[in-house]
Amino acid sequence: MSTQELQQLREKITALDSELLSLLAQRQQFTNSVAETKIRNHIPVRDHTREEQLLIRLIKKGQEYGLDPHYVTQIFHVIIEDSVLNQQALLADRANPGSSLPLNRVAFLGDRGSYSYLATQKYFSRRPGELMEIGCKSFSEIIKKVETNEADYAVLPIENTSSGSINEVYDQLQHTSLSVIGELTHPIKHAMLVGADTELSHIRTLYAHPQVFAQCSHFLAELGNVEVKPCDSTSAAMITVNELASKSVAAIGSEAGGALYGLTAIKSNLANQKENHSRFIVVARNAVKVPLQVPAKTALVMSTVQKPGALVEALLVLKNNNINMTKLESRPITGNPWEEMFYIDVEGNVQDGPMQQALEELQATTRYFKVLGCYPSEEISPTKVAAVNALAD
Ligand SMILES: C=C(O[C@@H]1C=C(C(=O)O)C=C[C@H]1O)C(=O)O
Repeated sequence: MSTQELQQLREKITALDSELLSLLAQRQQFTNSVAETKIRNHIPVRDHTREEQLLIRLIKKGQEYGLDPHYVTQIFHVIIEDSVLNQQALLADRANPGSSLPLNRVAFLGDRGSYSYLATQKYFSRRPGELMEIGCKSFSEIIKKVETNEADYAVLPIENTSSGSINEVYDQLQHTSLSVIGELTHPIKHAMLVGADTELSHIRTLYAHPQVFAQCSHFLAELGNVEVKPCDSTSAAMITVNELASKSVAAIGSEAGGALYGLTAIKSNLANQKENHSRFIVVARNAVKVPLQVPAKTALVMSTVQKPGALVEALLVLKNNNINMTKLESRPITGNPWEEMFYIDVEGNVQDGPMQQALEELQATTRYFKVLGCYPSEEISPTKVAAVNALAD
């Protein structure tokens, strides 16, 4: 093939890709209009039957074009997830008139390039208003910014699939009057990031956040003769490596973040667990109302009385009201040795009957009890198409 032919083919691909984008944007407009009709007619956002029918039709159509059913399914799962999240954001916005701001001042850990920065960008990209980023050095500083009205929202990492709960954030929640108003999960893809002309074998010092070192411990053990230096955040590690401009240093962080500082990835997938995701919560001074058409989660915190079976009793309240618990975490109570504060996430909306019943009962059975917030669930489970494997054969 001549270079001219290659050039022509690439031009055709470029044109098709632009067309694909324009079609995706049109689809997004239609699905947003669907959300408007759902608001007017009180219809739930999610419709698994519609999704299944749509996927089956597309898989069949794709096969006529010679496209693999799994490939088609994967692409449309991403498209549908995006459309559901956009619709949920729209419904949540309408349910809280006057709450959307022309400027969202958002406090997060680190600077441009940190995972919290990427999560902040992602969450607010679906919401109206401009974004003002307020990078902070600690979780307590982040919380304080919102409490003192220097920021409107805080984005805080709360748990990670490989290193578990982020205790410091739970401890901050114990003392704040802020409410949880949202959540999101973001893939954490650790890469070794370096400046120009750096080779893996020449690296002597690695900069990263301590959580990141914990998540990449297997890789670091194999790496051997390299000094690890903890930083306040992933972005601080990137800034340090950029400033040092030495061929013997590297940072660990996301490729997208590193690119903001002119760093490139020389090794990817460094985390112990390949499926590495962080869950973030979004907090604000005022609680939000979640429309009943959107799946909701509620975050609770409580301490039980000191008697045998007190925690079981509290959990039975959830069971008896048919409420599913998605997370249970315990943290020591500062100043009260050997006493624990329990953080519980449940599926459900505080406006729902069974949930209100459960909250009332919990209030009565516990020593301390507080609703930290009710927020739209952003866990969008992909609709399974039973026929996909059969169709693939
Ligand atoms: C767009 C809709 O909302 C959701 C998103 C869908 C999509 O992106 O195709 C399909 C069904 C719903 O779960 C709809 O109900 O039609």
